[in-house]
Amino acid sequence: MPTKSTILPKSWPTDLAVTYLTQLKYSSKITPGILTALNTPPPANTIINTPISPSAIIRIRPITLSTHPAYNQHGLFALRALQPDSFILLYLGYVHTQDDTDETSDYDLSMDRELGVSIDAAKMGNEARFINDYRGITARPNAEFRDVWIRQGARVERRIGVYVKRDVGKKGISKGEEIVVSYGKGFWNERTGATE
Ligand SMILES: C[S@@+](CC[C@H](N)C(=O)[O-])C[C@H]1O[C@@H](n2cnc3c(N)ncnc32)[C@H](O)[C@@H]1O
Repeated sequence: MPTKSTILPKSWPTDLAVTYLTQLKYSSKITPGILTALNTPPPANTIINTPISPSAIIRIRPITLSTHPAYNQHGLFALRALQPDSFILLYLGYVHTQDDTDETSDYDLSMDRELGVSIDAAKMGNEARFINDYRGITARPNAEFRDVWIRQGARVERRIGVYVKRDVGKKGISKGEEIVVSYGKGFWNERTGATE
């Protein structure tokens, strides 16, 4: 199955030279053993069909508001109202182990702490790499990362999905609203050099 799409999402910033992915790209250091452990679902799990890429429900937009903390960068916005608890899109990128970590990446999301596997979307990824942290933008995050499994023939494979938070309010995320998550205090502490 191809990992690279020739159809780019509208507003994909081509000047950044980031490869657009429609599937995860696994590092050669992800052994068959790690892959089996990663893709063994627990008894309670969420299985979804492979989502269509590019996604028709979100749009990458440049941040032009000078008071926005990610001014001059990009963010991800809802193209229509998104219901509470609903699936938005997958977080795609380069799946790697701790031996293979780019310490400078601001796009590296842990997939399995025990296995030491993360997804880095610094150089390749999908629209989800443009999701900003809520701090300085909204009072609370309206979305969150969750483990999810997708059908691959007779098997299932682990992914990280972005979901509308359950407690975001009855209306969910409104059309035009920025989709924001919490990166966690650890992300910001590392950036500022602070200790918890
Ligand atoms: C995963 S990227 C998010 C997308 C990024 N805005 C872009 O255009 O590529 C993470 C980076 O976005 C910026 N960012 C995200 N949320 C932020 C926030 N609440 N305040 C300041 N910077 C933020 C920081 O530069 C951070 O390192």
